[in-house]
Amino acid sequence: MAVQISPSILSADFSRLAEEAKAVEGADWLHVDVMDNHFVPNLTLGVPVVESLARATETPLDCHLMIENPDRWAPQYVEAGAGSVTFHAEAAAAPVRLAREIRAKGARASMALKPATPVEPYEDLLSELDMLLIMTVEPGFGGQAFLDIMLPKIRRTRELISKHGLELWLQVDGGVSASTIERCAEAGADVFVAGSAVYSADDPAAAVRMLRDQAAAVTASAPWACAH
Ligand SMILES: O=C(CO)[C@H](O)[C@H](O)COP(=O)(O)O
Ligand SMILES: [Fe+2]
Repeated sequence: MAVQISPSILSADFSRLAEEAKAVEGADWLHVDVMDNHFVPNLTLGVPVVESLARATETPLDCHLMIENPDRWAPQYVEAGAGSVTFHAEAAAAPVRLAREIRAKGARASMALKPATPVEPYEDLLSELDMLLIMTVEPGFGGQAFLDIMLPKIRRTRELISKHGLELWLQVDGGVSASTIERCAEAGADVFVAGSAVYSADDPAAAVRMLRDQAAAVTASAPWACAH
């Protein structure tokens, strides 16, 4: 799969969300961080804002739900227009049932792991998912420093994907920038969320293209990557 970039709207100006979404058109996805002040100590936006964003941009929405009880709420984000919905493994009561429901409603189903959550207990569940998100910061805030100690987990996950011959996309989120994206790509990630690195740039669309080129240069020689 070709590398994909998903700029995070968390680092945008929330008073101008539609314009900020348009500023990164050309990106593969628009990453929308939903936080409920329970699962994480921060509060952002919910279903009505996602509905409006879906109308405001052509870019498909990649909703990252940092919320309690995703079993109840995640399907509503599909109905709101999200193209991909990520719930947290630590919060889901029935992840397989939830992934199947998200897919049945027509979105890509994805599951996220906080830094301290290992991937191995979920090995048999990966075939139920379209994407696995490995957090490279503690979820809750943009602009945090990338956690290098997550690189072995990315590598082990890529090995599991290869071992089972899965089509699963491997996303990284948190502290991804021009100085960290190559290490993530080398470890096996192929979908990259970047918030501050994109929205702090003078030209966010150009920042997206530069990040994609950097990652693509690394994965071009990766045995698991192939053009689509
Ligand atoms: O899920 C998130 C935080 O919980 C954000 O997507 C992430 O932090 C993006 O911001 P940055 O690239 O600035 O780290
Ligand atoms: Fe996120």
